[in-house]
Amino acid sequence: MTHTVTHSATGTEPRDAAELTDAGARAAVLADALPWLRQFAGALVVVKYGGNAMTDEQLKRDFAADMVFLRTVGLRPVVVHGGGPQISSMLTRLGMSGEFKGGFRVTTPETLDVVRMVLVGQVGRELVGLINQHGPLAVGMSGEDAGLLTAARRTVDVEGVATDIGLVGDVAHVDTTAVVDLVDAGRIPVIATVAPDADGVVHNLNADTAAAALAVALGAAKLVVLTDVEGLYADWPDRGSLLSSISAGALREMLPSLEAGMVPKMEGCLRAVEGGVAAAHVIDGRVPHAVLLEIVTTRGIGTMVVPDPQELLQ
Ligand SMILES: Nc1ncnc2c1ncn2[C@@H]1O[C@H](COP(=O)(O)OP(=O)(O)O)[C@@H](O)[C@H]1O
Ligand SMILES: CC(=O)N[C@@H](CCC(=O)OP(=O)(O)O)C(=O)O
Repeated sequence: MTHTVTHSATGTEPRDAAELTDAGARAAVLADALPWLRQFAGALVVVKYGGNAMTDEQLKRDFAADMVFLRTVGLRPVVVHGGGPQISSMLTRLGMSGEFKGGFRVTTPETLDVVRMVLVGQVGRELVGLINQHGPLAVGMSGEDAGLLTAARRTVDVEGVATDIGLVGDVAHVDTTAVVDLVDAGRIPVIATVAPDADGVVHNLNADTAAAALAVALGAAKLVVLTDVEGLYADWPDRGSLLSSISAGALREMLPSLEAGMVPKMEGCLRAVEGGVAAAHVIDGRVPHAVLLEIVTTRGIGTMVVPDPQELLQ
């Protein structure tokens, strides 16, 4: 095979055509990003990083770099993290049992201590550390800080019966002041989803639920949810039934038929678009740089939830 030899920008190393093709492809990716970077310049984006998408160390590093990338090119990312699998493994290490009902963890006061320790002290700290390897950008906080989230104890639907599952909350109130202050100062808030109720009793909040409430309260342009599947399947587990987009109305109808983990996730996406967020995306966090693919490329990935047409007209 013959290669056309040319010279690098420094004029020192010879380059061949294959290298130039590669460089061309990279330049094309950058050029492709331009309209999206313009569209989302200054936009606040809530990114929910699920515990199931945190399996691999390199993936976590890539995620952290992506948040720094978004912030560097002028978006305003706010990270809300989960940590369900990490909580479960700590409960196992401590010899404690764990149980989920309707997609939510049954939370006794003893379980809550572990949830809080793992989310705030372990998962949140690790993400803050990874982002801050790029500079002093990330600030970790939980719903307990500066009155960010107020919880209200909730029941969950178990086979049509509203069931109490302990110290599990929904979001009753969001005070965005501290997050807005941080974002305006150029920081990246990294939020763990435990929060006190009106009496100061700390509750465990599902991270999808909390991310959606934050996206609405912050007037986010997008909610992006990273998980461990390609997106929402109409007919799970039929891999041919992946939905690239779904309207709020169609999702509302589908919700009762969804299984466990997908319930809070899709309920959150629905609440977000009903609350004025223009789009909520469920994407595969196992794909390196999934967030960048979604936000700054033409490709877009996963499932996009969009408001009903009449909501757009209001
Ligand atoms: N209709 C569906 N579409 C996609 N995934 C589904 C569906 N129904 C159930 N699932 C399951 O939901 C899981 C995602 O929820 P969950 O495990 O709670 O994720 P995370 O930790 O990211 O919040 C998927 O891995 C899949 O096994
Ligand atoms: C009430 C409830 O279920 N809380 C979740 C909070 C963490 C979470 O949501 O983590 P993922 O996003 O990784 O699933 C839990 O205890 O597992």
